[in-house]
Amino acid sequence: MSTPMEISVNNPPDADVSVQNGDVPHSAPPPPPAVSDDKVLVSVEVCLKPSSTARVEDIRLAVERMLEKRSLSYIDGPIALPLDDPLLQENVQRIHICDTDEWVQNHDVLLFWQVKPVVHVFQLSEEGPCEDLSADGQLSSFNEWILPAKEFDGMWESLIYESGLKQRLLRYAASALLFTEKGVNPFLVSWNRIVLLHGPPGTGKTSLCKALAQKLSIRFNSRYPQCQLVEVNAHSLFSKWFSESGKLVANLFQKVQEMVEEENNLVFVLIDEVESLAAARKAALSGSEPSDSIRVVNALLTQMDKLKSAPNVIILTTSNITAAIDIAFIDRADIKAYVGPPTLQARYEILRTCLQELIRTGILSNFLDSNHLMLPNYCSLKEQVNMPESQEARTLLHLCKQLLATAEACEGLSGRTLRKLPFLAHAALSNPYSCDPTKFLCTMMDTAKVQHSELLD
Ligand SMILES: Nc1ncnc2c1ncn2[C@@H]1O[C@H](COP(=O)(O)OP(=O)(O)OP(=O)(O)O)[C@@H](O)[C@H]1O
Repeated sequence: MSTPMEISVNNPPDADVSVQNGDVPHSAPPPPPAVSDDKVLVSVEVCLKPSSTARVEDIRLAVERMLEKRSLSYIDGPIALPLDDPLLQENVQRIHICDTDEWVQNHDVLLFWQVKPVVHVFQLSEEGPCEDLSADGQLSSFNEWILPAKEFDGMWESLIYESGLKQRLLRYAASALLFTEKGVNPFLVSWNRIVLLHGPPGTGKTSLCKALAQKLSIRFNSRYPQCQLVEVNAHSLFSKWFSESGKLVANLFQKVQEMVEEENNLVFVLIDEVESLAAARKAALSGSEPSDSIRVVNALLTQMDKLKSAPNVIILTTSNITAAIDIAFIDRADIKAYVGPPTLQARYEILRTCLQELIRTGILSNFLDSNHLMLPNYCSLKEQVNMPESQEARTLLHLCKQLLATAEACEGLSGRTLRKLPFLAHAALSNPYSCDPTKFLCTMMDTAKVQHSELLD
């Protein structure tokens, strides 16, 4: 058996994604590249408007032409649409540069001549989840989404981890799909398409699986024009109606099998909390659960094993148990990533993006030029601490220091709790209609302390 690729993550943040891309100043032209083969591949994602009926290929060529004409510095974030291009103006919702963070951190900035842009054009599905109701109309054993889905738009960017985790997951899945596409003989080189994310509750594992599926559906849409995500509700399979469970599993896998048979389909199967399968099996063996449950678990595992051999399936699993999970197919997961609680840097970044959103929507106002206010990210905050130039900069710095202190007070809270904190703080304000950011941050600190004490209880 091959050794799985272990990734341990403590969640410091990715690089800032909110920086606007700008033209390189003409006064300091960068030297031309010595060797053009050294170019860095950078993904450029182009989201079409829901109303667009343009051909993907036409848009791709138009965006490539646009990028050739511009002397961009490549930093993650949006690029303005060219006003003089009616095709793009009419059809494109937004253009985003993605995943430069790793490169940018090491090498400061990517200039246009160092980059070979890879343009991905996509349109979001607005269909929403298609739920499968079981016979009694109560339980659904799975949800199905057509990807890329509107519901998952922006999810990838909102998840903040140690720089590198998201990239490594993306690269792993991309390599697995490439090996499959090129027909690499699995007897000579072995790999599989099973991902296991494990770690404490609320660290974003489920969201990361969904966001990864969404990303891959965009990146691989020229090979797989159709893409689905099937989210298996493991709990519902172990309902008290065990007699129904066998049927639910059969029904589920028949549906997945049909999707997989279509070779232009890329199918993601997400099984949350896989440990519930192991627990059900154990309980059944010890006699404390109906023996039906063991049949259901075994049926599920057999089906998963069968499915694994299909080239166009990626199985995504999550678990809240960090210790080894006693399930055969999970043992074979090639990528096992530990997703831990957010570090100080990640906590600051999560709270900063929350605050920035409250400023954008006008809930926090009343200070500086809040319309254009950009709160510095963790790395640039460290640089700015020693040199606040103006009164305005000093006020901003004070605010960020307060934010940092709140992030420090949030040690031990999960990403899920952190994302809720600003809402809870707002609800606790004595006057929510006049929201002074300094006062707001004080309330947020108090709220964090309450959350913390609840955690200890
Ligand atoms: N590292 C993070 N960065 C940003 N947001 C996060 C992070 N971790 C968690 N969150 C927030 O918490 C929410 C809940 O996460 P999710 O349900 O995916 O976690 P989970 O690990 O699967 O939890 P559980 O095991 O309890 O189901 C996410 O939608 C996201 O808003």
